[in-house]
Amino acid sequence: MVAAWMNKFRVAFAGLFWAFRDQNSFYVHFAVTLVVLAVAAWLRLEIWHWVALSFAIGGVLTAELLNTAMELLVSVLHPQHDPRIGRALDVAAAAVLMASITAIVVGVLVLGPPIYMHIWPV
Ligand SMILES: Nc1ncnc2c1ncn2[C@@H]1O[C@H](COP(=O)(O)OP(=O)(O)OP(=O)(O)O)[C@@H](O)[C@H]1O
Repeated sequence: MVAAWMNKFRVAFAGLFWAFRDQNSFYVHFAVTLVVLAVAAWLRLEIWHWVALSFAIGGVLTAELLNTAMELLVSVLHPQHDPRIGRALDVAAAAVLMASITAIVVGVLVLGPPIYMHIWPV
């Protein structure tokens, strides 16, 4: 039982490390995440700000991982060009886009006012 759960975590972390090492877009999202977290720590945000940022960041990274998994499956199961598969991959990419737009909105709403106050204190 414990060994089975350990194995679930092991394969999940293996997938995460692989995505980080081999996928440019995941790497870029991860780097942006580190910058956002550093700015958030510098601004000493309230807990609900951290909750909002965590949801936004988690949403983007999760969408990116699922999109990558779909691309990998297609590259093995159906590498030949097919418009319906192209549509499915486009929709998966759109999920990453939606999560990213949402994260940008959350980032601006959460980080914007405190950054503004730091630059132009009243
Ligand atoms: N087998 C296929 N049939 C039809 N269209 C495809 C196929 N494979 C890829 N495409 C098209 O190419 C686009 C990019 O797919 P691809 O798997 O190359 O992603 P990518 O550009 O490598 O993305 P990432 O940088 O996230 O890895 C898809 O959104 C789709 O429009």
